[in-house]
Amino acid sequence: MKSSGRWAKAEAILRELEENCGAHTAKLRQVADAMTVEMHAGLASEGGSKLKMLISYVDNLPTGDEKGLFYALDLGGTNFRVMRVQLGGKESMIKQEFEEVSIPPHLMVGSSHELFDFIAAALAKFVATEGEGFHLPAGRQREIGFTFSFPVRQLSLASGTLIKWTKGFLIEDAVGEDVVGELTKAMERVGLDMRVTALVNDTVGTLAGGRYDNPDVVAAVILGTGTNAAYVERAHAIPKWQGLLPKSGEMVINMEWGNFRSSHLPLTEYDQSLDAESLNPGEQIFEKIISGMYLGEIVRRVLCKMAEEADFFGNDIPPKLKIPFILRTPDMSAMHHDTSSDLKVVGSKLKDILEVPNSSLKMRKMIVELCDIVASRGARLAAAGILGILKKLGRDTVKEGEKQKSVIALDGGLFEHYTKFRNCMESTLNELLGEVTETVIVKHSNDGSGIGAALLAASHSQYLEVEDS
Ligand SMILES: Nc1ncnc2c1ncn2[C@@H]1O[C@H](COP(=O)(O)OP(=O)(O)O)[C@@H](O)[C@H]1O
Ligand SMILES: O=P(O)(O)OC[C@H]1O[C@@H](O)[C@H](O)[C@@H](O)[C@@H]1O
Repeated sequence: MKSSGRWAKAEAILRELEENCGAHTAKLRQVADAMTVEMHAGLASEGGSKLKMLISYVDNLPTGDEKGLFYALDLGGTNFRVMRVQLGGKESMIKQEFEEVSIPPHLMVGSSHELFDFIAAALAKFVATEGEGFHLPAGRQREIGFTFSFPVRQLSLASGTLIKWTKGFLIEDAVGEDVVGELTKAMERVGLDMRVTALVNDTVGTLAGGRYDNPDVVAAVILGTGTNAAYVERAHAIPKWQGLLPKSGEMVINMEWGNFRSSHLPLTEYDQSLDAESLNPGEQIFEKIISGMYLGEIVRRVLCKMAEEADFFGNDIPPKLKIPFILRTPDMSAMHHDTSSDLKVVGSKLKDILEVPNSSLKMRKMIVELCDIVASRGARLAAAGILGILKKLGRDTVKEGEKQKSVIALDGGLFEHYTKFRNCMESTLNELLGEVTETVIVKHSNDGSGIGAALLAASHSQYLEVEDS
């Protein structure tokens, strides 16, 4: 009896979660409509919406004719990448080399000085390995496209102040500072004579990189440690824009959609407690129920409740289960994708990570179902967000007889590696778009932000006017 009571309670917790995570089509359409409304509000005035709708100052996406040697730095939520690209214009392939460095966790919560010194040192080391096939005309400074995956209020294409930290970062003395200024000072401290000619968010870099391959790219979405989106807006549709209207008539907007919030979002008690205990309570709610930093943590929190209230792991609660973020999304993904008949991957994850030596097949099946509920909600909400952008652009419908193609460039480790998440997102988008779906293409733009940042650095190089004259 006791055992069956246990199972019934565990089952009830799972059913309640499924109910509260429910994101059926009608709700997704409400979320998409709310996203569109917030996009308008964020473009109308500063602070007009939770969506910051940041002006990127990218009003001309690279043509692909850019030439020369450029560097790109990409500071993301988990990794830091240094890259060099030899652009040869359209007629010759891009040559590129890069190195990826994990960001030491202590630097995410240290000082601005320490973080930027770490970045400058890694860059100096990488520049020192510049070899065959990469060349810079004599007397020129090496130029950098700086991809910075956090909300920045741009003052120009090559400068901007940090609005706030997100994900796992919290470095108080950097908030409000110009991130290009911080990097430039750190480069001077290591004697590195380089110049940042473009500062872009990774979604803007991905959009630029995606457009390089495909002129129909209209938006970019990142599903990585965090999540965000950028898209090409018509300059006259930005009431808060005080500057001269760009002659291109276009402006790339960094939505910072991770901060989206709506009463239509299916939130649970686990989301509330995760948010309350996070580094940024009350912020980035959309991101906290979708992105890679958080999905595994949501699963952990549900398992904690099942352990406490249904003795899911027996009479004692595994001590490891109480450690926040011990269950990472890659581990959740591995369990979710377990195709073995005895779910041995689930068993080994429980043993290796939570030190649960034995688990029944019934337990393992419930855990796979738990992963599916949490991942599906995130995937379906990401699809709703994309629908919201398409609605804002009037591309969620196709006028009679009109040819239209809308490519969405996607990148980020969650999208790239979590197959079931990606498939669920793409099938949901198809379901939401109906017959319009054949005009919308989701394209994986692998490391688009690195190439994109280098291209933007090239198209705003200090040496451009010399060549023109
Ligand atoms: N195998 C995987 N399955 C699911 N998610 C993954 C996997 N590998 C990485 N991720 C997610 O991708 C994130 C890294 O995304 P990435 O775009 O590579 O870096 P960043 O977020 O630093 O830009 C990790 O935080 C993790 O949440
Ligand atoms: O590439 P990452 O680290 O997953 O970042 C994605 C997004 O993460 C969000 O937290 C940031 O506010 C965005 O600026 C960023 O684009």
